[in-house]
Amino acid sequence: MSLVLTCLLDQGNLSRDSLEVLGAGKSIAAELDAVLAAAVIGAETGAVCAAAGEYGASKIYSVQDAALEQYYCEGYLAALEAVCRECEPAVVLFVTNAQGREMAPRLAKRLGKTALVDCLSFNADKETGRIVFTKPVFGGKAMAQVAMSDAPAVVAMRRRSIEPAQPEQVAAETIQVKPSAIPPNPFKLIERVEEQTAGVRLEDARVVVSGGQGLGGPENFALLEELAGLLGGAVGASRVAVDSGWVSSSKQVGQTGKIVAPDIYLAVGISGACQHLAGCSGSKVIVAINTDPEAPIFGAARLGVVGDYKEVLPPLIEKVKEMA
Ligand SMILES: Cc1cc2nc3c(=O)[nH]c(=O)nc-3n(C[C@H](O)[C@H](O)[C@H](O)COP(=O)(O)OP(=O)(O)OC[C@H]3O[C@@H](n4cnc5c(N)ncnc54)[C@H](O)[C@@H]3O)c2cc1C
Repeated sequence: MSLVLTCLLDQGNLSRDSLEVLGAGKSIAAELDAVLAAAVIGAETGAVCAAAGEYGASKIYSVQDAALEQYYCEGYLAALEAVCRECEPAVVLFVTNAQGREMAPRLAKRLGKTALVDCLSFNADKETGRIVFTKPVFGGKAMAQVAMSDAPAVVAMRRRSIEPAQPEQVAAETIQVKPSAIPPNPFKLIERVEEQTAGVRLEDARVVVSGGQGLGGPENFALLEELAGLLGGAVGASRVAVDSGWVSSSKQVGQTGKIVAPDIYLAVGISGACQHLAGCSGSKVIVAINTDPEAPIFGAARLGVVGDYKEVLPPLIEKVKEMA
């Protein structure tokens, strides 16, 4: 029976990213009648192995070594390569976070395969065993559908584009894998600094309210903050708004900013340049407010209002308050 290997790179607790990898792996394994497996790497893997079993992984490949206490690419790659050679998976899954971006192509190269990163969805065909992945290309202007003919398909799914796995305890078997050599960690972790954000993080938000040059100034982001707060969401921005010094660069969405995939992405006074769409085209629904009916953002939006945001947002905020 074929095997779908999810790569869980956490120490201690399963992160939301790992739950999404497991969620994707579970759907693919169900479609293909395959075994859902997990690779767990660290100095002490017991807790993550147990958690993987509680979320549906029935085969857990653990690589435990003191050198692997902190993530570093070369060491984790050696561990994952050993797991792949041991279990010969049909699919290896990551999430497109910093580690997934770093590891997926390198792992594929070591296995003599190709990696596919930033996929938004997939379609598995039980009959043929073929999985077709959908991913944005040309800066989000088009979607490509790609089927990998060679096993394993090494794939990274875009963060927040996949529903996280729900708890489902299965009888899990844990297999200890010993790589022939793990290169030493050349890095020393001196300090870990968590980004301080009031409210929901942009990357985690189910609703993102983003503003662009059309807002006309930093003071007008207050309306976006208010709406985002009411909806339990976060505020994002175009690069022009960031470059103008209106908001911090941590809010930038796009090719050179953050990639988000919320349920609702509200683009206010944003033209919809391909570099901006590259960061939000994975959103489930894009809503645009723009005075220019020809603005490219309307080509990407499911819902659009042609109008001045100063007239559109206040009544929208009042309506949301009424419904709260
Ligand atoms: C290499 C490279 C990387 C880049 N990376 C990024 C990136 O990561 N993210 C990013 O965003 N951009 C990026 N850009 C810049 C990108 O090309 C655009 O210049 C930028 O996205 C435009 O920002 P904007 O939509 O806010 O401004 P504009 O294009 O100026 O659009 C403003 C919009 O506001 C509308 N408007 C005006 N007044 C109102 C009003 N009162 N009410 C409603 N609407 C109004 C206008 O009709 C217009 O459509 C990059 C560019 C390059 C070359």
